[in-house]
Amino acid sequence: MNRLILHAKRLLAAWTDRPLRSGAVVGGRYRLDEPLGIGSYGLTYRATDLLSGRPAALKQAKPSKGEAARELLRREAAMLERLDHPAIPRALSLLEERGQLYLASELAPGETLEDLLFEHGRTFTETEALRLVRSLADIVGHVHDRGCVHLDVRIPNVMFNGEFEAHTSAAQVGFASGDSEAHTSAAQVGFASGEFEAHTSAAQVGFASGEFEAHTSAAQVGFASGERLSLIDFGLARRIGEPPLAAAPASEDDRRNAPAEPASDLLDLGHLLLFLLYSSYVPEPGAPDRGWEDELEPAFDTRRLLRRLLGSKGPPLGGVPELLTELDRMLAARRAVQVRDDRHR
Ligand SMILES: Nc1ncnc2c1ncn2[C@@H]1O[C@H](COP(=O)(O)OP(=O)(O)OP(=O)(O)O)[C@@H](O)[C@H]1O
Repeated sequence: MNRLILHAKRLLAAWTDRPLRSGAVVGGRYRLDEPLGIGSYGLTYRATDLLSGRPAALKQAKPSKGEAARELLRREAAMLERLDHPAIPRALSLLEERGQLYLASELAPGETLEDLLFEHGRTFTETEALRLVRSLADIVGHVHDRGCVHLDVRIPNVMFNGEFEAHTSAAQVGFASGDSEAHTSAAQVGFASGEFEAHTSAAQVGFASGEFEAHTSAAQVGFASGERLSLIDFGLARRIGEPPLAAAPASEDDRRNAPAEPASDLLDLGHLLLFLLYSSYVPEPGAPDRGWEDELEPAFDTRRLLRRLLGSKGPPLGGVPELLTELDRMLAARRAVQVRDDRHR
């Protein structure tokens, strides 16, 4: 009997949460183009902002989750409002229509690192992986500087945009365009400049709710074309030290209950680095699991950094600034070796 009720409840939730039809216009402004995904608390669509003609991401609070989903969406909007970084999509509007709550934000171009690795079979060398994590750490550093933690820095939440082929090296898509340049400013890891012109400033598009303050135009920050990484999905983000949200049941998602400390994001960056390094690992058929240190055989400094990020050995990193210093040192050492090798060629 219980199973029957559960089944009926699931069916009802699936019906309640069915995506809106493509072509529908929300708030007189956002035309839905296609569903992008259904998360635990939201349905996200690729949309077109009819006011600007720009692409947008529109997230609808999942109807079956009621006020909890609405509360989380409001919080996500408030979180985005605190941030102002070219590699973080800006909130455009928080709007309500026919009892449904929606958050519109800029659409980050490209595809997720998850799709890049698993669908396109993109591989990363150790240096490329370190460069990418360096760029991402810059973005995460901004989140921390604003007193927040993302708490979900994972490959499905990092968008990568570049004209890559399945096995092109990162250098060709912009990560390596002269390392010193590539790693200087956080601004350089944002969208393609073309994308940004498209988004102009939030002030120009205006916020429906009037809750948001205008952000500086991303275009003002300046970009190196080719550097295209962005961090999305601030659905779990919290202020540093903030307790887990009451709206999210403790049992539902461990991440929602993670300590709201920068260390949580550093741990995620460590796991993300591992994912990137594993992209080049080809296991021996039938070989037993030997653990990442033996399987990947990373360089000494990479191994040391990973141990610190993952909290397995060595002093934990003090924060993103220390991570950036470490990565810069490691990348500089690799550049020096590269220069030396080039000379001897
Ligand atoms: N601003 C954005 N730009 C581009 N794509 C986005 C944006 N926001 C979300 N997406 C895409 O939409 C899909 C759904 O994202 P969303 O964050 O709503 O849910 P989720 O990550 O699937 O689930 P959960 O919220 O439970 O983690 C993802 O594939 C994501 O890549």
